[in-house]
Amino acid sequence: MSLHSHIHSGNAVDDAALDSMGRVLIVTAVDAEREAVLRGLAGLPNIDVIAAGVGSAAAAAGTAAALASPETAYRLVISMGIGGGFIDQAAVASLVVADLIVAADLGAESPEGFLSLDELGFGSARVAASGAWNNRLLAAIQGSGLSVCSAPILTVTTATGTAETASLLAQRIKGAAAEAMEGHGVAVAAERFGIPVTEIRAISNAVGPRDRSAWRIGDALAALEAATKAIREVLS
Ligand SMILES: O=C(O)c1cccc(C(=O)CC[C@H]2O[C@@H](n3cnc4c(=O)[nH]cnc43)[C@H](O)[C@@H]2O)c1
Repeated sequence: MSLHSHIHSGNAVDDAALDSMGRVLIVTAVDAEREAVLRGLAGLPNIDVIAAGVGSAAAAAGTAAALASPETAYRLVISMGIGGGFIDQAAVASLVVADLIVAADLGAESPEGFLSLDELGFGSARVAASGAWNNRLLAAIQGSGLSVCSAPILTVTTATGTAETASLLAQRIKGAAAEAMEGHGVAVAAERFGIPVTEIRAISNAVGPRDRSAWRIGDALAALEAATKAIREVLS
């Protein structure tokens, strides 16, 4: 994969990977998310769920270490967990399946505004989620009656805490529905190993002025568990 291609995509391997043998790797940030996913999977075999830590660097390192294991062949990698929702797009306790995974604050500031990696000539901060897998995952979650949309999910280094930053990010990445802190790291590692990748977030809070007391983590973890249960058949 060229460092200078614009949107990196694992789609070329989608069709072959959909029906082939191999395991699925699910990467969360923290143990509470991992446990919610494991409850939803209810012992489904051939799936590994790791809590790799908070932030893109920990996520990339954890994902790459798992994918490098010589005993294990993976056919799909999913970044899963809770996240902030752009409230016009994704309500608290709803789900977002990424069609695009974007490192939204990776670049440079300038007096004229933010410059992305693409604009700086250093490749792309965007990884396209696997279209073939997403269609199936989205249909399964929709079919179970959960509220879900498919849209770009942002990866940020600093969780948004003001209305101004929320507005800047929404302008920078049109249609963004959620932000979290790991997806791009997971996606870059999966892409490096040539494995399709996607991201699923359960919304715990609105992206905007920070109010930790308003985060509905329990509801988001319940939605994460329910979404995992809904996609069991797709992953089996
Ligand atoms: O306190 C708890 O019980 C608890 C349980 C599960 C998860 C947490 C976290 O704080 C996880 C941090 C994780 O969440 C993502 N996240 C959630 N909301 C946002 C946001 O508005 N902006 C960015 N990231 C968000 C993020 O991926 C963190 O890794 C606590």
